[in-house]
Amino acid sequence: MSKFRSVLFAVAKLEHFNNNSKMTISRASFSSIPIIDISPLIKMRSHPKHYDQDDMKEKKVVKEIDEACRKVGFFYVQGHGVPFEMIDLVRKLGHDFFNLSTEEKHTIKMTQASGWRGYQTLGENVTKGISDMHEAIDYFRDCDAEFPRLLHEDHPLSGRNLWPSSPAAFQPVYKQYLTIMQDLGRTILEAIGLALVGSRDAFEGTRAGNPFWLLRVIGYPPMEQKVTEVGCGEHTDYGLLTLVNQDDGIRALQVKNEDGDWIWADPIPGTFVVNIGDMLKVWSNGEYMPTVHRVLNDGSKYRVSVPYFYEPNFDAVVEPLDICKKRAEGISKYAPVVYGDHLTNKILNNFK
Ligand SMILES: NC(=[NH2+])NCCC[C@H](N)C(=O)O
Ligand SMILES: O=C(O)CCC(=O)C(=O)O
Ligand SMILES: [Fe+2]
Repeated sequence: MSKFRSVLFAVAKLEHFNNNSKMTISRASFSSIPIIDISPLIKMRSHPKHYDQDDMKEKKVVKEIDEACRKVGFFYVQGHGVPFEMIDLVRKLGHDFFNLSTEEKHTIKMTQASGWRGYQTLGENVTKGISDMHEAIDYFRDCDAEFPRLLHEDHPLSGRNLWPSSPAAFQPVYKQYLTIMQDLGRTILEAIGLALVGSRDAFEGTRAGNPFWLLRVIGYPPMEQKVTEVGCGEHTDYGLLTLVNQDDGIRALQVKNEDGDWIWADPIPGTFVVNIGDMLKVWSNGEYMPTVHRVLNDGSKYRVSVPYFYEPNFDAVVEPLDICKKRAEGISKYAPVVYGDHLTNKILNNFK
């Protein structure tokens, strides 16, 4: 089939998709994680005045993302436009920070008073009651002028982000990175809006127009064969989209398929591993399911990963979208949940 015809074919299938075949795509036992070149989405964002050909390319990417969300819940993105130097620098600064003395790291120690933001030492974070073999710095969206009063002083997550003074470039680089990643998160979510609802603005406004975010800088010491200890225990992510920037050359992130097999999400230089969170499960009424994953750094190298979490509005009431309910014969599979409450419950259970 010629390239042109295969695109047409893909578009025709996408159209068909929007009618009734959506629920038939099964999640049965994927054995690999798709790689999606999202450059058509990036191009569309920077050149809103586009041509038919660009539309077709965008539709193709939307379909790829839709299939990945239905079948796997995970995919790699390339062609995202984030400079490789930036991606690498962010992890390098993470390594530099974790290489500091315990004393220095504790100058930005996470406490209840910091709203659970800041540095946590090895084993402090727990998943299902078991200590995770990682150290980390957690950042959440600041309570700034655009984001007032939701986190009033007595809210458990209210507090200030803690920035290390060393390495000196850490704070400025990470702040720039946060802006870039917010943009990328929004771009991917627009494609998901097109896939699920046929509208790129489906999640704007009260849903995720003023998105909350989390960023974790995580360091995993090498466990060398100690298979009893886990870098991060199995879990799903809490919000909409996670974009993981992971060290090259170290396999550690694993994704669970329907058979219960663990599939490695090997690092692919210059890509982000993207996965969907609990809130997309609810909004899509289960058409997209968040996939369980864990981290097992059983090699011999120290690993850094930096997941960025693109989330709903903190106060968004998340409930199955009408169109998704309709595709499920009107059945709503999940009760409404306020995103900020879901997050707060999770965070408060992350520490002993
Ligand atoms: N914000 C996160 N995704 N943290 C990683 C998940 C592991 C966390 N300890 C949990 O129990 O859920
Ligand atoms: O380190 C990774 O690759 C992923 C970490 C993770 O799953 C998380 O922080 O939610
Ligand atoms: Fe995760």
